[in-house]
Order: sequence, then structure tokens, then C-alpha cells
Amino acid sequence: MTATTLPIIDIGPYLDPAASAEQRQAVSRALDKACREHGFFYLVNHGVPQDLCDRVRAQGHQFFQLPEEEKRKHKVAGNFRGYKHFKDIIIRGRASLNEAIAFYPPVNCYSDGIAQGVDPTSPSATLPTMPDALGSQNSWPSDEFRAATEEYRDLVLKLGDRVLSAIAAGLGIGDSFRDWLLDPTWSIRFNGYPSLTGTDTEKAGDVSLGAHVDYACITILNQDPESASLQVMSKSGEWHKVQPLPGAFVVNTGKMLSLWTCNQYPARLHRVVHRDEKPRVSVATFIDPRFNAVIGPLPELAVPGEEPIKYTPKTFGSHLVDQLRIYSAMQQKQVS
Ligand SMILES: O=C(O)CCC(=O)C(=O)O
Ligand SMILES: [Fe+2]
Repeated sequence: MTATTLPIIDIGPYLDPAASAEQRQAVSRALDKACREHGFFYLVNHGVPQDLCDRVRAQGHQFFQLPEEEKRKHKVAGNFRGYKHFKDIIIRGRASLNEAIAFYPPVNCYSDGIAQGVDPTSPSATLPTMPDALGSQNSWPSDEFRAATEEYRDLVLKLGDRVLSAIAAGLGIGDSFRDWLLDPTWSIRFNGYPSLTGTDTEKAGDVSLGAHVDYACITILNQDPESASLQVMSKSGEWHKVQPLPGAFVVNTGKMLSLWTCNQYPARLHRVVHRDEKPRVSVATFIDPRFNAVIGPLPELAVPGEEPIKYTPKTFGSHLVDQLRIYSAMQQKQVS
């Protein structure tokens, strides 16, 4: 299998207030090309300290090395938040050899009322339906884990805002995306991959994480530098390895961005096959629209001559809850 050559985007000018308009436009053009043609790119000069990226992954390694019963203490009611064992992650009918622990924004608003201690006049208390599907609150393995992850999250969300600003400028829609992306819904998932080598692949499946597209706007991936285990499907339908690039994030576009851009930026299939002996950890930050933003294809991005996309606009929150229900139903069907 060959390694893919992904574009390398230097986001520096979008982080540097002294950069010129021309420098920024060049970044936006490069991003536009990368999103149209690949849906995946390396992001360099991103300003998130390497030491912090390494520390966050190290917390993941430490957690995944814990005994099973310790990890299962971080299972959280609901579908996605908290710890999940690989046996619970079924994609297209196959179990994946993967485990994960995921964190979401705090839930403040349930169908039966507002969480204790939340100001009823605050914006988060007036969101239409905070998802009970996200279940309860985050379960942090330790104070150090939480501190490193929250420091990392804050920087990565700022970076995500800059990347999406640059993408919006490249699409020529200026800041109209702001309405969607102020106060984005985020989630951070730590993925743990034991080696596939030596496992009963018939039972475990021959992939670590099955082929999928992300439903986020963009995903910012921080991965161990040693192994090229992430694979991306090319336009001609072949799998290509993504070689980690030291100091770079791998960023990919998801279904939300493809919906928003009327499929001009398609979401690309990817999967993980980890055969190296050492376990691998990746930390994926998914950046999505604000919970109560009304989402749908942007009319100004409709492709002339093509059928308009049929989509009834709805809030991102209800879309997310629908997605979680679909995944949950799939899992229950497969596990039972
Ligand atoms: O671990 C990786 O390289 C990819 C993870 C991924 O695709 C995901 O979490 O959605
Ligand atoms: Fe993914």
C-alpha cells in the first residue's frame, strides 16, 4: 500500500495579526484546494505547543493501559460520552479493535429541566434541547488528564476557529459562517489502538477502526508520530496510508462541511489499521456548529446546473441527537 501525499497547509498567516491580506488569501486558496480535492491535509505552524500535544497523548496512553475494570468505571450513560470498549464499537457490522474515551461540552439543559446551578437566563440554559442522548457529564480519569485536555481543547478550538475562518474566506462567504460556529459544539475523543498483529482477526475484524466519514465540520487529529496507521480512501477507491508529519496535525473535513458547501467539500472515508507492536493513541477534536444553529446547504454555494440538495434545515442539536440515535440503534442491533 502506498502512502498518500496530502497537502501541507501553513496556517501561520491566519494566526499572525501582522500578516498581510495577500498572505491570508494564499492560505485560503490552498485550503480551498485541499478541501475540494482531498478532504484531508496536514496543518503546520499551528501554534499549539508540541509539548502539550505530546502530554495529552501521554495521558491517553496512561489511561488505556489501566485494567479493564478501571476503564469501565468511566462508562457514561448515553451513547457517546465516556469510555467505550472496542467490542461496543461496531461499524458496518464489524467490531473494531479500538477503545475510546470521549468528552463533550457539559449538558445544562435536559428535556425535564435545567441542570442544577445553571443560571436560567444564560444562553446555555435556553438552548432548545440539550441532548439527553449525550448522557450525564464527562468522566475524567484524573485531574492531570482533565487539566491537560482542557488546556489543549481551548487552544485547538481557537485554532479551529481560525481554520474555519480561512475556509469561509476561501469559499467567498466571508463571515456568514459565524452564525453557525460561534460557541461551537466540540467533542474530543481519545482513541486507543492495541496492535492487530497476533489477534484473532476473524473475531476482532481486520481493521482497528472501521471505514467511516466524520460528521463534524472539521476534525483536528493529534496522533503518535511513529506509526502510519491512519488510511484514507482515494477518489479511485484505494486505501492509502497517512504518514505522520512531525509537528503537524492531520485535519479532515466532515459531513457538516459537505452539507454546508453543497458537497463541494466532500467528506472522505478513512479507517485505522494498526499493526505495529506498540499501542497507538490518537486524539481527535471534532468541531461542529453551535448547538442551536440552524444548519443546511448554503444557497450561495449551490453548484449551478446541479439539482439542489434536498434537506430540511434543522438545528445542529437535533441533527446530533438524530445521529447519536442512529449509532445507538446500530450498536444495539449488532451487540445483541
Ligand atoms: O486514529 C485516527 O487516526 C483516526 C481517528 C478517527 O478517524 C476518528 O476518531 O474519527
Ligand atoms: Fe474519523
